[in-house]
Amino acid sequence: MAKPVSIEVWNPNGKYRVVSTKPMPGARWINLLIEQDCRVEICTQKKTILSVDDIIALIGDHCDGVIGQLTEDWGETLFSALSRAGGKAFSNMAVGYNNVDVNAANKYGVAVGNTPGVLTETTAELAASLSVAAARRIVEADEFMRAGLYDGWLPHLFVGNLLKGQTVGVIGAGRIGSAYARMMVEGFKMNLIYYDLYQATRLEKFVTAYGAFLKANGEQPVTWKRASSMDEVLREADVISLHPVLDKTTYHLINKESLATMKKEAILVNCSRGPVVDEVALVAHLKENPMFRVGLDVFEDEPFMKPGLSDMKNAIVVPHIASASKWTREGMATLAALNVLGKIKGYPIWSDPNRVEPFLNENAPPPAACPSIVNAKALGLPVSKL
Ligand SMILES: NC(=O)c1ccc[n+]([C@@H]2O[C@H](COP(=O)([O-])OP(=O)(O)OC[C@H]3O[C@@H](n4cnc5c(N)ncnc54)[C@H](O)[C@@H]3O)[C@@H](O)[C@H]2O)c1
Ligand SMILES: O=C(O)[C@H](O)CO
Repeated sequence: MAKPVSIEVWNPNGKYRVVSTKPMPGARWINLLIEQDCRVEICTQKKTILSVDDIIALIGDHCDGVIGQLTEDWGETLFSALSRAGGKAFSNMAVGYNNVDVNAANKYGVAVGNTPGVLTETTAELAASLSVAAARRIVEADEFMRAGLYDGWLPHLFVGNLLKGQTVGVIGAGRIGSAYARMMVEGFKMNLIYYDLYQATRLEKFVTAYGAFLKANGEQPVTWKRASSMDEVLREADVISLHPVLDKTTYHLINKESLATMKKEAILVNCSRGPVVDEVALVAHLKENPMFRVGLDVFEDEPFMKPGLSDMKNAIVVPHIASASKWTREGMATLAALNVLGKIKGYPIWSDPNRVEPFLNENAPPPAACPSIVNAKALGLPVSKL
């Protein structure tokens, strides 16, 4: 068994034992736990991805709750270990929880938390950055400069695409997809086409109102369309950004066939989860279509890239940093800690997991509720009246 050796302990005499599998940004999350009589143990082992055995060792014989990471495999083995140790709560420090077997958690009566909302704008901003960087070939141009190759302005040097007036396509227009769509529509005056299982009413209203505003000011109005199929988005959009959850319905949503449907000079951005894209098919497509560009924050076999991807000039790759702003990461840590704390203290579940601001206000104590528990219904947990 690979036993984690290095642990930092806060408030050693606290009544409840809460384990965090990683150090997390900020101090508020630690203080909030300590103030409520928790002993906080943080694994500081220099190993990026902890194994199931590592985490079993961390849980030990007695543990009330765990704050974990999206790189960890939270299935039957860990939930049974946590339950044996008396644990009631687990929270991912992430909104996506495809690394968690929620059915296994239900079986052991463990509440599973996530951290929606606090990362919406930060993640959308990275998707927008990748879109612009790909359209204007910023990374290629930067490498060219650093290599000392620039010897004067040229009419053809790093010519890219103008976004204004083009169509942005969003697949998965939930919190992040809608925020990204608004940025691209408002910032670059792009038209919108989106595909989601549900209607994005607020997004549609926003684009309608912005289009009317532009028209009233003598500018070309922007438009929106809800596509009836994903293929419609792939055929029509110039820039396509992926923002669905990862589940059985979205695994390899983008594959050889769907790539072939896209425009030859399209831009594809992925800030959702790696397996939404068949990365082998993507590498082949990038090779055959040099004008097709991608911006990727996530990869099918993280931390690895499929062979050939890193050689492609038409690919921008960054290491899963879409939510990496200071405010957001500190907020994610706070929400994850409050999910675990809330369950330990027997608090009810916050009624609207999208409205997390009251938990993030540094100047006031957080509400006595768990901000976001994804299996609240299955466990029959009471909902807060606040
Ligand atoms: N790269 C990062 O660092 C990063 C950061 C935050 C979130 N994410 C990922 O982004 C995902 C979305 O986050 P969110 O907060 O916007 O979630 P959300 O639940 O608000 O949005 C997801 C949307 O996907 C839609 N959807 C589900 N299945 C679909 C399908 N088959 N086709 C089309 N749409 C479908 C849903 O209806 C929903 O509107 C997370 O689950 C996570 O995996 C990644
Ligand atoms: O799902 C998430 O929250 C991200 O992947 C990390 O912020």
